[in-house]
Amino acid sequence: MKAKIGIIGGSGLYDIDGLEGAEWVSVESPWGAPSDAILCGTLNGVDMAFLPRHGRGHVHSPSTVPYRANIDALKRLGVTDVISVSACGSFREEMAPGDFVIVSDFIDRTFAREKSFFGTGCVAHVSVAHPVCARLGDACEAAGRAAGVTVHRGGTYLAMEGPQFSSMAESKLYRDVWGCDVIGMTNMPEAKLAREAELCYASVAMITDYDSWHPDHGSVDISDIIATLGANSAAAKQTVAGLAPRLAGPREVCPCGCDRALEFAIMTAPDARDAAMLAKLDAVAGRVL
Ligand SMILES: CSC[C@H]1O[C@H](OP(=O)(O)O)[C@H](O)[C@@H]1O
Ligand SMILES: Nc1ncnc2[nH]cnc12
Repeated sequence: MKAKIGIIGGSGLYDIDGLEGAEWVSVESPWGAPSDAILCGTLNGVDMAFLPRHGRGHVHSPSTVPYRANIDALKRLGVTDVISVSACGSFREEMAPGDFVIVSDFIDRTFAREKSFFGTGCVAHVSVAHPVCARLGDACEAAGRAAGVTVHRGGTYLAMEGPQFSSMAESKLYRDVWGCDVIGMTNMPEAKLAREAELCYASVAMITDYDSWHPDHGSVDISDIIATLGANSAAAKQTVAGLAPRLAGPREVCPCGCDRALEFAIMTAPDARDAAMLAKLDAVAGRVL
């Protein structure tokens, strides 16, 4: 199988450079409209599909990003590997603004979002014990370092609902008690949905601030975030470009098992499944239905 790389660009990343045959493609999904059209093309012979998570012009808030439609649309386009590039706050002194963290785990504190493709009529339970793909993480780490960025391999990302930033008490709780490393508002339920859709998923967290815990940095401030995002944008685009050669070549079965997540996950008996639900699941779960 050939790889097709899907990039979900977060705050400050609304397109990517250098795609050959670049074209914005509108994809229809039974899960609603995706955040935007998807920029498709090739980079070093590798098929790429770029989706701005908040839409061009930053239309969708973290709570209203159509996460299910986005993952479904990428799968419908034939994407095999999804890489998120996101802005985040840091809970660690050594993870400084401008650095990238290759996320290794999540704590999901979001509560106002649809979190599954499955439900009444077709129930499934996938494992997210290891929510990111180490194979994709390797490629992100190497591409980030080659772009000259300080890259930290591994870190727990606290996904909060937002859109307001955390209070100082919350910031200290996540840092001191829960041991989180970075905080953002969007990687959940995105990572869970990618797993349900049997897509490999990795997250490059671009640090923009120290949230609100750091005694020397005061409270997180959106104008500082925007300035850091602007300064990081070239490195982010270079990192994305560096993924193509690292993920080129035949796409083997994923050693982490991401692409077989649904193998034994569906609980609803075949004769009890809802036909309308199955129709919606054609792209996400067609392999096992
Ligand atoms: C612009 S600051 C807050 C906003 O930025 C991050 O978005 P994304 O993850 O899509 O880069 C963060 O999660 C918040 O949604
Ligand atoms: N401190 C922070 N909290 C939540 N999301 C963020 N995105 C960027 N910085 C953030």
